[in-house]
Amino acid sequence: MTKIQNSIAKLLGKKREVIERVLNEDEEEYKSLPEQESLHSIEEIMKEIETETILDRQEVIESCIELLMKEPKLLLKDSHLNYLYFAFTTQFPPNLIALDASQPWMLYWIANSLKVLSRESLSEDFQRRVARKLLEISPEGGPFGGGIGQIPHIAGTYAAINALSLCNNIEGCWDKINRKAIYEWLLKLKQADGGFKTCLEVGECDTRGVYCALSVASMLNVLTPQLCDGVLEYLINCQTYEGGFGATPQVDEAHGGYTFCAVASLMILKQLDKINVEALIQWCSSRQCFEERGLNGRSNKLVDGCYSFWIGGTAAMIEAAGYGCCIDQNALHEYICQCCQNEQGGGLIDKPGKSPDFYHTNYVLLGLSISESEYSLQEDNITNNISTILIRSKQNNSLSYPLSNLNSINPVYGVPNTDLLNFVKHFNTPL
Ligand SMILES: CC(C)=CCC/C(C)=C/CC/C(C)=C/COP(=O)(O)OP(=O)(O)O
Ligand SMILES: [Zn+2]
Repeated sequence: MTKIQNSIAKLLGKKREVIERVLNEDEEEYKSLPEQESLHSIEEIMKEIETETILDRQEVIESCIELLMKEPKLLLKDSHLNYLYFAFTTQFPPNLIALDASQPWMLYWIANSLKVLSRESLSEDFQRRVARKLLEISPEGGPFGGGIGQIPHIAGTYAAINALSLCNNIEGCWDKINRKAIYEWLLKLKQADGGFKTCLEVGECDTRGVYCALSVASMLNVLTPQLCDGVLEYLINCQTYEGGFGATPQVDEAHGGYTFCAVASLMILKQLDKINVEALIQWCSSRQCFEERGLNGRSNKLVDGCYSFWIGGTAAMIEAAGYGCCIDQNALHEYICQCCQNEQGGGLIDKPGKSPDFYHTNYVLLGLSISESEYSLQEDNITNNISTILIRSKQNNSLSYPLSNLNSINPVYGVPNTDLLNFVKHFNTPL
């Protein structure tokens, strides 16, 4: 490999040498091979390019196919509700210490999963406990850190605002949010290139920061031109040659999580049409794994239930913007119901063989709700500068499975649309 090829390979995060071989099926020599031999030569090439992930995928495919062939499964709602209720009744075991800096996230994932499953399941008592805990983390009403005594973080603040939006202003918790302090802090996180750092003191800067900042600011009605200045250019530069988005401009590999952040940010800015939407659509469609039926997060990686939201949600936003649906939602639905449900004890999972966790439970449920809905945008119906996304449940008779009757999710914000609209309306007045 030349020096340039070498550095490109490094840039793309490839640890193996790039092997290129052109197999020209039009060549006479190839055509004259008996069928068995030409297949054999493909097999040899496949052997040469074999990676750990390719071998892992074979195993994943086998376990998925086994589950996909079984009797179709409905969503085990009660079992998933019990898994989530457990979080409100038991102290977490010591191995969850790694999530000590993600407390607002845990509250968002658990409360949101409950609300997606059924509106009533996040009782007033649970709402009170979520709101009190968040206000203990930040008694000033934001910005929020990952736990008591931790420095404010943009992702913690995003998760805290999303969690509070589910709490119906219990004990006046929405009035305790310090919009001014959050807005001024967001302005300080803003960088000259249009990106946002995750925290003032040590934060990294990528599309997650942009999305969290725009999501929080738009929900609190403080999305000013000053905050948005240069953000579009930053995002445009994060779209890669593959069509998806990397974490930072011009450097990273396209990835489902960062693509979601970039596309949701473009939706908030109402500027999705400023990027190469066709390439994005192609990339999103390519995330669907043929045999497993679910979605992966980047080229040559494994299917994972959480991309049902990161990619499924991106596809829903593209659909809402009028470009049509670019993934096979029937297939995704099958992957979720057959391969992502933990039948013993409830909760949803990444892929067969994995244990449930609150992160996957939330994002798989969001993906399921999205797979049962159709999206369009009502550009003339705007609340505090947020365009209304119209969500319709699919008709039972147009589907090859019964509907799970989950709450409708706003794909830009990742919370039920009803809660989003109630919250946003509460912040009708400017700062
Ligand atoms: C709002 C907010 C902060 C959103 C974050 C979005 C985001 C970046 C999600 C990525 C989550 C994820 C499964 C990463 C794993 O990467 P991996 O390399 O371990 O997994 P892979 O093999 O599937 O690529
Ligand atoms: Zn995952």
